Amino acid sequence: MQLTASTRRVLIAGATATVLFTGAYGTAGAVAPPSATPVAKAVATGSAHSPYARLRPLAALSAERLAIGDLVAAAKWGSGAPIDAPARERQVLDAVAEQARELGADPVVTVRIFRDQIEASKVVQRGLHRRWDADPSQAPAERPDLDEVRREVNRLNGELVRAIAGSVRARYAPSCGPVLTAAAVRVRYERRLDGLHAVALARSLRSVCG
Ligand SMILES: O=C(O)C(=O)C[C@]1(C(=O)O)C=C[C@@H](O)C=C1
Repeated sequence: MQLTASTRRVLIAGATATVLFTGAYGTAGAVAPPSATPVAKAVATGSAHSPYARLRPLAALSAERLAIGDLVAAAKWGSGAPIDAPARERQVLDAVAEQARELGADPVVTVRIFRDQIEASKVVQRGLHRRWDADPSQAPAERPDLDEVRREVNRLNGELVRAIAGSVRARYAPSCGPVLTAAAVRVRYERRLDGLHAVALARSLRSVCG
């Protein structure tokens, strides 16, 4: 059966979300699918050029971007600033498309991946605002400056664009889904992500595999 690229992406995204939730690939420190499969090889190889080495930065940087989403949520909390900021989204997407062009990378794919990054940040922001509404004692005591936080987001966006540009082969390889999932699970455990951030991480990576 032939699957279209978008169907494949949806299937991979579903698998990533499931594994991130259930930890079906194992636990901290020992995340690997069954050995002797091509995917196990792709995950296990220590080469800096292995698919795992290329895709892992995407998972790690996405988790980092979500952590900054916590700061964005704190900056907006009680300030009246809406979570959805379409003008800022346009700015982000235009900037990453331009950076991708400068690197000789695909701006369309880069923008597609960043749309997911932005949606994932909103998942975190909405989740935290709900949490803080329900229990104000968990709400941040201080409000970070939104412009400063956005400068940090810009810096990270640049790193992500480079990671996207450097992972073309790994993203279009048949092993991309499982390898990316293994990387995301690893990152989840290393960063001790809670359910909200694990869901958001899966959301952020939905379009990574070609
Ligand atoms: O900068 C903001 O206001 C954010 O909420 C961050 C962000 C993003 O992920 O870049 C997410 C949602 C907004 O619609 C715009 C941008």
